[in-house]
Amino acid sequence: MAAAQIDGVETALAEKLEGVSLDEVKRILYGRPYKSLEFSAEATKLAQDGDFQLAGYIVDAQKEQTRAPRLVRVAAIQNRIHRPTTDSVVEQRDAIHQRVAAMIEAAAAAGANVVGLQEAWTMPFAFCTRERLPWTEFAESVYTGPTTQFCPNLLDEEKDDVIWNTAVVISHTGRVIGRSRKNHIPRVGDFNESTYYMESTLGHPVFETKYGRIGINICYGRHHPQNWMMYALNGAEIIFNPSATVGALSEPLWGIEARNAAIANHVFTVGINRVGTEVFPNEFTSGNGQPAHKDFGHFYGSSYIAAPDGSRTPSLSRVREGVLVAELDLNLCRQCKDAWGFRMTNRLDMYAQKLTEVSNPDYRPDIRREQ
Ligand SMILES: NC(=O)NCCC(=O)O
Repeated sequence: MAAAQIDGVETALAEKLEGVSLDEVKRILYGRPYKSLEFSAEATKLAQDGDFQLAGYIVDAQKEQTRAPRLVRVAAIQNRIHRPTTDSVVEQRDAIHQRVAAMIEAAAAAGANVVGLQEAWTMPFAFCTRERLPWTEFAESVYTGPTTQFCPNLLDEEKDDVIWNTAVVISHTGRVIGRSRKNHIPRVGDFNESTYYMESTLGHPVFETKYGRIGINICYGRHHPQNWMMYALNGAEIIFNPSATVGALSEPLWGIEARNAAIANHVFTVGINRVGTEVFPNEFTSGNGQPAHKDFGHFYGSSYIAAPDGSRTPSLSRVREGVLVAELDLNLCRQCKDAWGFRMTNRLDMYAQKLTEVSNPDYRPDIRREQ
């Protein structure tokens, strides 16, 4: 039987602490406190009727003399699957489309300008099974598939029948601006994704939108600091990290990696993880000597947004679906760049030369020993 899940760190802290102690613990863990966003009655009702969490924060910046604030409302949506994995592919996908449509509507009613969804959000995360069918049938064309007709981020089946893990960026005009693919494919635990799709050939594209420049670092790419860095060097101001990851593997890392990337690269980062436990029809093993099983473990949600000054929002729930909305002042990116200067001091030329040497298979690590 699956272990009981707590709702989250914030809920647990609020149950045990109060007053100044609670405020101080939150400040130490999350940085400066944010004001809450006031939601319209419509947004609140949509969340209540739909039984999903709606949380919102204001991440402001210092007022400047020559530049107006660049305010943008970003939403992160975490969802679970809505039909058993034994239902047909179309039934499963349609049920998620319907659910996420209601959540996007709530985000829009909360004033969101940009909405980000989780990795492979239209399907169960079936890559643990190593089975081809029916799971590969969830792959769709970026430009003509049923999900792009509906909205972004899916598996992308392209010419030559190569499958990629793709996020699609759709502008406020409703047109596809472009796509970004997963650069780093996991080979850890039950994440047998290399069985299903290939490493990106697109590099680190950044998308100029009406609401800021956006990059997408898909899931396992968050463990690679240079992946975040390349999106930032290409001009991203907000980097989304659509993910699917489980508690036993990565939960202690989750709050650190996207947040550190925000600090190191003077950008906002948006970590989005699916929620719930997904059970598959056939047993699979994890290659670790443990008994065969039918579920992947608990996807712990906990989506959050981190700011370049190191502060971050509280997480969404570990167990409920939710919409997180944050009003960001993008001027904070420039302010942190000016204050900390990581871009000025990062010595890229030195690392470029060294990385070229290290990427040679004959490279020998530069370790000095006592003679
Ligand atoms: N979806 C995915 O890449 N998961 C890998 C596990 C992790 O990075 O936490």
